[in-house]
Amino acid sequence: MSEPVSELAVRAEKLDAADELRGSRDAFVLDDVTYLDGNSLGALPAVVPGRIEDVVRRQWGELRIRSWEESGWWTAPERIGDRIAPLVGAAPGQIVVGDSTSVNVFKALVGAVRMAGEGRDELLVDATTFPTDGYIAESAARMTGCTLRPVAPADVPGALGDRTAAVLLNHVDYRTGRLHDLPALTAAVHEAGAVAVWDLCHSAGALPVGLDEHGVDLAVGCTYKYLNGGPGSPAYLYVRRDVQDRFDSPLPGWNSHAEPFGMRSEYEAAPGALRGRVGTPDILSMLALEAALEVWDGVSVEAVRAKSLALTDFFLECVERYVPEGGVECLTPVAHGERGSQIALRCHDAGAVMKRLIERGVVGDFRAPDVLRFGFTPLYVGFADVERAARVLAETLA
Ligand SMILES: Cc1ncc(COP(=O)(O)O)c(C=O)c1O
Ligand SMILES: Nc1c(O)cccc1C(=O)C[C@H](N)C(=O)O
Repeated sequence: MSEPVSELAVRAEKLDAADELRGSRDAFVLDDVTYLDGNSLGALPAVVPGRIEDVVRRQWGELRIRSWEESGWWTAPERIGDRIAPLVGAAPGQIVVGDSTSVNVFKALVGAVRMAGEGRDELLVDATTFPTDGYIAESAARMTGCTLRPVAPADVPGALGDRTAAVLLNHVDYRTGRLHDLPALTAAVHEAGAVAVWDLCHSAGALPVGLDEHGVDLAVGCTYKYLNGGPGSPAYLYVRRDVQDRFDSPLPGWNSHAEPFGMRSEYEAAPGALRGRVGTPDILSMLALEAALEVWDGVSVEAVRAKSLALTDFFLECVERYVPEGGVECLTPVAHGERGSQIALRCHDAGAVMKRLIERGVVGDFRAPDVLRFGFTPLYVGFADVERAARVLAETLA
């Protein structure tokens, strides 16, 4: 603790005053807690409770069955998909919202193997992946007769071959916060003639993704982290326009039928991204998400990314100045091009340390065995939060 506390606190105040996104915080329900866990569950946007009240009391309570049409319930998955699209660099008509990320990983992976065609019987999966993706990849491989190979993202180019059907990668590592090189890895996958599937859970809403620009084939992501959709809010599936005709969903429910109300016994897939739908959408969660996405009106992902990097840079600086040497080890890359919107610090007895931090009003989370995670959601986290978090961390470790 070589510097006086106030110097960084004064800088934080100046940075907050100059922050063009500072007004966005008012769009959320927040208290005095320093909330650095938006990479697990985003905070509540203030517009949501009123909207849900209307959906329940008027749309459901009064309009009842008419709401499927009159309140736009039936088309909500594609409408909300189009609202998410610009946040991940996609043109309209390529994203449907629904189901969990886990279920969409399944649809995307089996769909990818079916798309890859004859003679390709190997599936590569990010060896450092969030567990659910790995479990589902293992099952998808078994079901499609593929061999599953876990590979670290950086080693993917060397592992690709003419038998590779598809590759499942995470854009940002959930544990370390490392940002993987989506453009280069997607290009390498395509060079090998395989299908690229990305999990955007930890990047969508935190940084530009550029799905269309980089030619990603299929992508999935959750909406309860940086998109603030609420606990268990529905996930989404992106199917690039020019592969949509070849997307053969392993879960062809009636909602993805070309003529759902024709009640035909033969399945015929709907055109476009709609074929990613399955069954009746979870309307209450879905419309909570739709309301939550209004906080993005007039906000650019580029501005969010710039603030995210400034927040994480400042956090690293505060930690370095406040925490005695050797107290923590940073697992997140320092290079901007390799950093998502979280900082992961390894330390002794991390579970107990995070418990004490939470008791003192600094909420991050603990990931076994020894990682403290701090997520920075630029729409509602400010520089004073960052300074406070690092200061309380230092006091907690002392
Ligand atoms: C990268 C990643 N994929 C998938 C999931 C989980 O998906 P689901 O919403 O199906 O639980 C998470 C977090 O829960 C995640 O971090
Ligand atoms: N989805 C979660 C849940 O239902 C309960 C607790 C945490 C979560 C998470 O989202 C965890 C998160 N994906 C992670 O990166 O660890």
